[in-house]
Amino acid sequence: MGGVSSSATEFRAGFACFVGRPNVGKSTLMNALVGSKVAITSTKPQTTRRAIRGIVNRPDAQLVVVDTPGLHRPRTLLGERLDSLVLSTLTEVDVIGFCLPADEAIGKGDRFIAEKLAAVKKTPVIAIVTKCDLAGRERVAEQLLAVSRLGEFAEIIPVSAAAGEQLDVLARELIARLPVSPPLYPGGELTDEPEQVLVGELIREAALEGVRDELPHSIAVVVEEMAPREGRDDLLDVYAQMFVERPSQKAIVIGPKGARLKDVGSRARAQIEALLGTHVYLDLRVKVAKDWQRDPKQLRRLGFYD
Ligand SMILES: Nc1nc2c(ncn2[C@@H]2O[C@H](COP(=O)(O)OP(=O)(O)OP(=O)(O)O)[C@@H](O)[C@H]2O)c(=O)[nH]1
Repeated sequence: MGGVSSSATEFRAGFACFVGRPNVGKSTLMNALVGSKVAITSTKPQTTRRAIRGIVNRPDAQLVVVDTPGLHRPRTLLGERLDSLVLSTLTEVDVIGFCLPADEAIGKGDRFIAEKLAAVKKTPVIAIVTKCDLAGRERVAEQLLAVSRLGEFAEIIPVSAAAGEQLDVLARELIARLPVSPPLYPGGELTDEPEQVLVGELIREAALEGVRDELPHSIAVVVEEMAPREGRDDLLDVYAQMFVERPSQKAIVIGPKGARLKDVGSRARAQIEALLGTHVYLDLRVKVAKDWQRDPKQLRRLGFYD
């Protein structure tokens, strides 16, 4: 627990990331800490595929939160790439938050992650028992005990992102483990993720709505271009391509007479307009990129770098 006790007047700044099985509430927690919607949340696992940063600015500290994808056993090449991304993130941050939901028993997946974390010796790990609003007091107490048996943690903190409970305690403990440093991102921006990536995530989220069971991980979105319309300062043209793996999936995404795609486009457009505060014209096309999840060249094109 090095670096916890020191003068309260010193400014601290650094990086934190959250790990945990899919669906344990990492994105929701990050959004609650940052106080604005930055990552994309969903009721289905593995929607977060990129390290999206949110920044918590305080008078005495700046905490840069790197939201990592769910750490899981690799199944496809995409899975392996996600995991190597996660592992390299773990060694680069100042503190790790390991999320375990209060309302589910600790399982194989949690133990797998606990083992990985034990190997990352240099970074302190704070265990976070999430979704405490879904469990009674007794259940939360049992979970805290179970978590304490799972590994060596700097702290174990129960929180509820939904109810806004204990978020200040969590932020304090995360910040206490950051190095003394001036702000890393002056100016207080909430996110350093390029706008195009966020826009792509919003489109993907809209496209997944209603077809998650049919196409769980088969949709990728690339925003090719974003530019203000010539002669207009209130309209942004966005050109995006949605990739699916098979022609049958293309048919699902487009829907009868294009109705579904039209709906996806108008929902995504509303979200993008809300994010960027300008009118948006969205040109959205669907392409088949055969088995993109398994093809290294396609993965690079779609933004999953080595
Ligand atoms: N009741 C309750 N639900 C929560 C809380 N936090 C998250 N959830 C719900 O749990 C589900 C998963 O939350 P996410 O934040 O997307 O989980 P994640 O761990 O980021 O998931 P991946 O991106 O798949 O790794 C969503 O339906 C959330 O609304 C909480 O504190 N209380």
